[in-house]
Amino acid sequence: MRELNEINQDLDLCNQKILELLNQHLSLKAEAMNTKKARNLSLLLPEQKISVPKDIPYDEEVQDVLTALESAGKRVGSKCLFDTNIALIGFMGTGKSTISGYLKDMLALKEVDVDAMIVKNENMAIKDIFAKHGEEYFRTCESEAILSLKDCKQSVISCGGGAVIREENVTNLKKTSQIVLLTASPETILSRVKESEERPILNGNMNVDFIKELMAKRADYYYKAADVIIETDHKDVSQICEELLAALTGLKDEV
Ligand SMILES: Nc1ncnc2c1ncn2[C@@H]1O[C@H](COP(=O)(O)OP(=O)(O)OP(=O)(O)O)[C@@H](O)[C@H]1O
Ligand SMILES: O=C(O)C1=C[C@@H](O)[C@@H](O)[C@H](O)C1
Ligand SMILES: [Mg+2]
Repeated sequence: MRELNEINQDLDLCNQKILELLNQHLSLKAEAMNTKKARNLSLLLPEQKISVPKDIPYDEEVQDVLTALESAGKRVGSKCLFDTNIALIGFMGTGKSTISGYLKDMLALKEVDVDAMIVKNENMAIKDIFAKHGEEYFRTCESEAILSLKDCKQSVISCGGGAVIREENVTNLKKTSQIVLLTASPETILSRVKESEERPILNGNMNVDFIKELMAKRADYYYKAADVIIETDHKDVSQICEELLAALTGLKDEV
């Protein structure tokens, strides 16, 4: 049997090699992302995955380490693209929550859904907050939730559809985030949200005319707040995310 200090010396050497390889791996991830950007390739194109052979000892533990490494690689990639948060704004049903979920998975960003924060803080569904306390109370909860995000980093923030009506929310979001406006036609919005009862403003108003009118009332707020605008009609989620990242990266390169 070997002595413990001898084993520890071997472990030290092994750890040094791991550190060197980790640095090399993450630097290659950064190089890959910068190359995709420079050559206008798909920014979300997946890179090779390492598969763990089943017959090695500790295969489950190795898989855990590789999963963490994959996530770290995605974060390195996202840092190459932008160093601010992404705040998604837009009318109900433009896909803010959907796009946010996809970006979170693809770039290992933290995901913050302002509506979900309010539901958690108030321990009540949005439609119940509106019914019990009214819209103004909801808007105050929304402003407090947005203010509390001031230290948030490497995150995708999905805002409620009416968040930009209050100027203070836009000011607070702009301190940490690039603001991306998602748009869709009233017809598209209706087709996406008509089965849901979770949007109190649309309950009893589920028709194109109402959506069109409310959208027109809010248009100035949305367009003024936006750093980037992405139309989402007839596009799938991956296409929208590619466009969004290309536009944000373009913004960064302009600075
Ligand atoms: N690009 C898309 N193509 C087809 N369906 C979509 C697309 N984006 C979102 N959807 C669908 O539309 C519905 C509304 O999307 P989502 O909840 O993401 O909108 P939202 O902007 O977050 O709305 P809200 O402001 O009310 O929170 C969902 O059922 C979602 O699956
Ligand atoms: O557009 C709006 O005013 C709203 C949109 C939702 O995301 C929720 O924030 C709430 O239902 C209000
Ligand atoms: Mg949403």
